[in-house]
Amino acid sequence: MYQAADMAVWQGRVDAAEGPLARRWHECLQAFHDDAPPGTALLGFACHAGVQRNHGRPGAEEGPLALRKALANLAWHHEGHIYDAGNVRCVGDALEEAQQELGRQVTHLLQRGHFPLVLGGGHEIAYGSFLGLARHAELQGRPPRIGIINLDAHFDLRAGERGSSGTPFRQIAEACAANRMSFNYLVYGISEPGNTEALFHRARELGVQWRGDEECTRDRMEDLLDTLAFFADEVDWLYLTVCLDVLPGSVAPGVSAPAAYGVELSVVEALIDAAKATGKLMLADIAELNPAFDRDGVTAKVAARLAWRIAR
Ligand SMILES: N=CN[C@@H](CCC(=O)O)C(=O)O
Ligand SMILES: [Mn+2]
Ligand SMILES: [Mn+2]
Repeated sequence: MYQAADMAVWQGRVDAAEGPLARRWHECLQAFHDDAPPGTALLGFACHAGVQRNHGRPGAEEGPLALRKALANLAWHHEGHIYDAGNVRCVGDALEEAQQELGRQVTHLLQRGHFPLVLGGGHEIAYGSFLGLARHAELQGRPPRIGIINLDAHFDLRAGERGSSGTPFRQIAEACAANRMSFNYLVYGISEPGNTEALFHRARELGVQWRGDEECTRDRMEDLLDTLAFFADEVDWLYLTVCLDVLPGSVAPGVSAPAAYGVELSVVEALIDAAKATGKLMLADIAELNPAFDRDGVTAKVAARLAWRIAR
């Protein structure tokens, strides 16, 4: 179900005496409308049905609201327009409908020249986001090669008849095969104890590229960035998806499955910057923020910092 933006959420400190350079996000955010000039469009995906189906800890449906509240007071250092394009809300267990609706909304934003930044929501967000980008590609009449960069402790390539937060990239791989599109998937932060041998097998079968959490360190940054550059060279468009459990559980406790090890924030930010610098980034989302398990709002703050960085 789609809900228009609630602009009352965008409140915060006003440094009026400092002039226009002292503006914060809540002062720059506009409600999205169809004639809005191209900009970054925030779209919430208020859903944890996929997390529940995946036997995780529910609460991520409150993620978009917590993320907006954490973003509201951040300093505005950006150029261009920023919009709140509302929420797609999952009703009960109607995950497939919510993912289809998310896809429709993402396509709508892309068709009008915007950069959609989708705020989750469980990682089931990825299937809906990708559907929206793939449909946009189809409407362009020139199916481009799409590369997916996932920052995540997990492959999310699980099998099973019903979709969940553990299956989105397997579902995307199947959708690509059905539409004669190549499946280009690169994951940074894979935890070996957090993924079964079956998932490593599936990743190999599908030609997935990955780097483990122990490899995603500052002293290996050159390799990490080279890998990203080679990957980006082979595709036309990039879709960046950030699962907050890629970060150490001490940095991001407010998720369904906090990481025992995790990738440090500076490495995550460097990868985001590199994805942006390719000039091919069409779409991004931030998944798994679960305010019910957050501590003092720190995970929301980290998620907001990443959204702040991705926005352009
Ligand atoms: N989106 C999260 N997916 C993970 C969750 C792992 C866990 O709950 O421990 C997965 O299915 O592998
Ligand atoms: Mn994960
Ligand atoms: Mn994930």
